[in-house]
Amino acid sequence: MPLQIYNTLTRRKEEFVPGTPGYVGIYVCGPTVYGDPHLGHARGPITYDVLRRWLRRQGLRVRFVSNITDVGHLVDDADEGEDKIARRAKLEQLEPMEVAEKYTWSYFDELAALNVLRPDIAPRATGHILEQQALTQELIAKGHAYEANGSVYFSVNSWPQYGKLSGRTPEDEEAGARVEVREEKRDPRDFALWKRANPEHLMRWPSPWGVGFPGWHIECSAMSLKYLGEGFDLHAGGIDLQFPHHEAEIAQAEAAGHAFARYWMHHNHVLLNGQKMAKSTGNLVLLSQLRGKHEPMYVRFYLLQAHYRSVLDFTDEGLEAAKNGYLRLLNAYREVHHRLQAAPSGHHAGLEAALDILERDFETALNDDLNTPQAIAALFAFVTELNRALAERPGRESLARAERVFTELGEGVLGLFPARVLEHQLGGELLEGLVQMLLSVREEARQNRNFKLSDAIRDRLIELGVQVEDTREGPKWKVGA
Ligand SMILES: Nc1ncnc2c1ncn2[C@@H]1O[C@H](COP(=O)(O)OP(=O)(O)OP(=O)(O)O)[C@@H](O)[C@H]1O
Ligand SMILES: [Zn+2]
Repeated sequence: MPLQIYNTLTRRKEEFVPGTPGYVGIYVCGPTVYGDPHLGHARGPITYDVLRRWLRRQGLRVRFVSNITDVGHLVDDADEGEDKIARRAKLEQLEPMEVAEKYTWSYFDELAALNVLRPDIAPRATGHILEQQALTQELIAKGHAYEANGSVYFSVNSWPQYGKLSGRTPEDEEAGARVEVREEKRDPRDFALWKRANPEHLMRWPSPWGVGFPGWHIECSAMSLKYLGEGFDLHAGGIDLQFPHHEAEIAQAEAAGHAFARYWMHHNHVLLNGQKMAKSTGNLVLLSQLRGKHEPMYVRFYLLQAHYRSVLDFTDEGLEAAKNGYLRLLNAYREVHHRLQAAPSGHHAGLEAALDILERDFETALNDDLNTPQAIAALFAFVTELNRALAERPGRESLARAERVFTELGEGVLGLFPARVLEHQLGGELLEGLVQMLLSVREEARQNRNFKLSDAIRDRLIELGVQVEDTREGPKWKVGA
C-alpha cells in the first residue's frame, strides 16, 4: 500500500501523491523565537523529519522549508498587544534581532542534538517584508482586504471558504469573538495583514500604508508560495495552529488567486500535567534541561513511540521506559555489528525470514499515516527473533543484511542511531578493553613481584585521570576523582 496520510483538509487518510512526480515540497511552521525550546517544540520537527527521511528513501527529492517567526506574533495571538519578541528584548535588554538570533540558534542546536536534519530553507519573516507587502497588495486589489488608519485587514466576509480547514462557521466565530474589537475592523473576524506601528514599536518598515509591520499569518503564505510554488504538496504544524493561523494562511493565498497546499498535517500536543507545554504559560520542560540528564536519542525515541496525532503527556517514568526500550534496540544493533567482525560466510534462514517480516511491517506502519509506534514495534519483534537466531551463530551474509536494515531503517528513516551514538558506544568498548588489558598486565607484574612496573602502570593511569581500586573481585577503574 502506498503512503497514506491523514489530510486535515479532507479529514481522512489519503494517498499522498506529489504534484510533480519525483519531487515533494513541504512547509512546516516553525517557532516564534523568543524563548528556549521545550519538548513540545521537538515533536513536529521530529515527526516531519521522519516523513522527510521516508520520502527520500522512496527516491523522492524533498525540499523542506521551515520558517522562523521573528516579527509580527503578538502577545495575545490576536491583533492587539505587544510583539512577543519585542517584549522579550525589553526584558533582556537586547535588540529584538539579538533575541531572535539567540533563540533561533538555541532551537537549531537542540534539534541538531535530536538528529533532526536542517531545513533546506529556513526563511525568516523579517527577511520577507516585501513579499508580504506584495501579497497584501494583491488582496487589496482583489477586494479581499482593506486599509484602515495605516493598518490593512483581511476581509473574512469577502471569502466564503474561510473556515474550510478548521470547520468553523461564521456563527462560531461571532460567538467567540472578543468583545472589545478594534473599531477600524469592519468585522470582528477580520485579521491584520499589516499593522501600523506606534512610535514606541521597535520593529518597523515603510510600506504603501505608512510605517508598520506585517501580521503574523501573512509570512507563511508569502514564504511557502515563494519557495515551494503554487499548489505545493504539504503544509504542516501543530494542532493549535489549525485555527486561526492556517485557516488565515489558506484564505490569504487563495483569495489572492494562488493555489495553496494540497495536504495538511497537524501534530498533537505534548502535555505536562495535562496542559499544553507552552512558552507563554511556563508549563514546560526545556530541551536543554533534558539534554543535561539524558542522551537526546532517548527523547527522540520517546516522542516517536507515540503516534503524532495523539496527545502525549510527558512523565519522567515514560522517558525512563523509553530509554530502556531504546537501549534494547541499540544493544541489538551493536551485537550484530560485533558478531559480523568474525562470522564465517553463510545464511541463516530464520534471521532472513525475520528480516523479511521486519521490512514488510515497517513499511506498512509508516505508510499508514506515519505510524511510528507500530514501526518501532516491528523493530522490537525483530530483536526477539534476532536474539533467538544469534544463539545459533548466523553467518556473515545474514548478519550483514541485519546490520544494513538497522542502519537504513533505524538510522536512515527513524534517525535513532547517529554516528555520534555508535562511536560513543564503540569508543567506550575500546576504552574498556584497553584499560582492562593494562590492568591485567599490572596484575601479572605484581604476581611476578615486579612492583616497579605495576606501580608505573598505576601512576600513569592516575596521571590520565583513571582511578584504580583493588577490590576482592579484582581491580576496578573509573575516570575522575
Ligand atoms: N506543547 C506542544 N506540543 C506540540 N507542538 C507544540 C507545542 N507547543 C508548540 N508547539 C508547536 O511548535 C511550533 C512553534 O510554536 P510557538 O513558537 O507558537 O510555541 P509555543 O511554545 O506554543 O509558544 P506560545 O506559548 O508563545 O504560543 C508550532 O508548530 C506549535 O504548534
Ligand atoms: Zn505558519
